[in-house]
Amino acid sequence: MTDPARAAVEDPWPAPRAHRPVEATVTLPGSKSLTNRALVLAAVADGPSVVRRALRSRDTSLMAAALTSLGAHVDTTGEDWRVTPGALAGDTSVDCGLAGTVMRFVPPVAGLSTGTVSFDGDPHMRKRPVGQVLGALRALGIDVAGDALPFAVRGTGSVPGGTVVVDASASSQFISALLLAGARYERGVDVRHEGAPVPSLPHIDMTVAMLREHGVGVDDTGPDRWSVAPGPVRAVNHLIEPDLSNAAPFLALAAVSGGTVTVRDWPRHTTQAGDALRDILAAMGCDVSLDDAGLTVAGPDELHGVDLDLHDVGELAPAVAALCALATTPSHLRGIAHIRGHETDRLAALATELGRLGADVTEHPDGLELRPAPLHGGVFRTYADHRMAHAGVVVGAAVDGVLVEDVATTGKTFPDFAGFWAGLLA
Ligand SMILES: O=C(O)C1=C[C@@H](OP(=O)(O)O)[C@@H](O)[C@H](O)C1
Ligand SMILES: C=C(OP(=O)(O)O)C(=O)O
Repeated sequence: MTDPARAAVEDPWPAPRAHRPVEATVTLPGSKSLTNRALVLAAVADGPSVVRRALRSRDTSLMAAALTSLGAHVDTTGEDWRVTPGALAGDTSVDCGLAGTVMRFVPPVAGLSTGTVSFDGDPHMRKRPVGQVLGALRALGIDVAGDALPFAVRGTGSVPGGTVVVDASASSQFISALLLAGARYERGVDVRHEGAPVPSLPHIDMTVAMLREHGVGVDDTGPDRWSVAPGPVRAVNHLIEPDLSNAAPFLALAAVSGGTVTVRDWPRHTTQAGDALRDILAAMGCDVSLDDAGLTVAGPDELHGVDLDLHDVGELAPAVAALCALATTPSHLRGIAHIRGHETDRLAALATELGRLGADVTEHPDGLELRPAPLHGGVFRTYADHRMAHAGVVVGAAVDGVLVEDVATTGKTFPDFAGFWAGLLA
């Protein structure tokens, strides 16, 4: 599927400079993680529902298309997406693009269908890990051919379910995937993790919280163990919060320009991992406040480096690394070996591309060290990774002559990111 959210922009894109402190209040598009969970739950629910203020981007369009091809109907014409569950028929194909949530969350739903569902995606998607999910689905009684993309799930209309052990040290999405459809399996699902610590735990908490909103019984009291009771998934309307992880470059703009940026509708309580930006930016010297206007970040005179374990919030690493490259003291970002399996090997990509612009970076197996160094212009390559583009534009706001390659790749989770960004710096 071509990318409808891919805006036509100059490539490489001259990242606009912030020549003065940026003062802005922004309304950001909805959360990818919340939208794609809401769509999956709506598709396996016991009646129609509405996903209000759904994110319209490549990842969510691919999810809507996948669920529609399985037999649910997702009407994406308005701002509020209407989902009507239907008989899950199978004998179809699913394009995962580069969306981890589509490649991991849809196969457990396909197991409930009555036909063969073939999965494939972008070239790099064939390298992203999914074997643990597919092995778990086999153990739960589903016929699955393959251990990586392309693979096929052959549904028989019902899934025995039961107990399964997975190693989710490469991605929290392995656990979320098994939980989201698990209530529809005959014996539910009881998932245990065995291996190095699971990354991105807030994302599993988000899955559990949303399942409970749908009336599903989930026991997550034991360490590394999650049990979903069999039963109906109640149809529930969701209102999607703004994507707090995608707020990172906008808040970073305040940090690097010494300006003030407010993100409207920042929730007081949220399951989104991106909420950690409040503490991260405060640790870097920003003034951070949350009130009825939203989350406001005021940049400091001098940005401090940080020593942070980002294991729970790895998706923030690219924007944070860009800030660290511009900081006046050294930084160490740790605990993020798993982001080598994201849209690209993000540790290698960040070390290479920040390094090409003059940053003093050391790549470690599980993180990055950055020391203060004068940066200069040049082409910042993005490897089809929306968050690499975010890192590039943040550096470009502070450094003359940064050209961001394929900035349109941001359409994965943000429609017309470049236009929106340029508007703030005009
Ligand atoms: O479940 C989700 O919505 C996500 C989980 C995380 O994945 P990993 O656990 O693979 O880091 C996160 O990085 C990704 O952007 C979204
Ligand atoms: C890791 C990410 O995406 P995905 O959902 O494709 O895993 C991300 O958005 O940072």
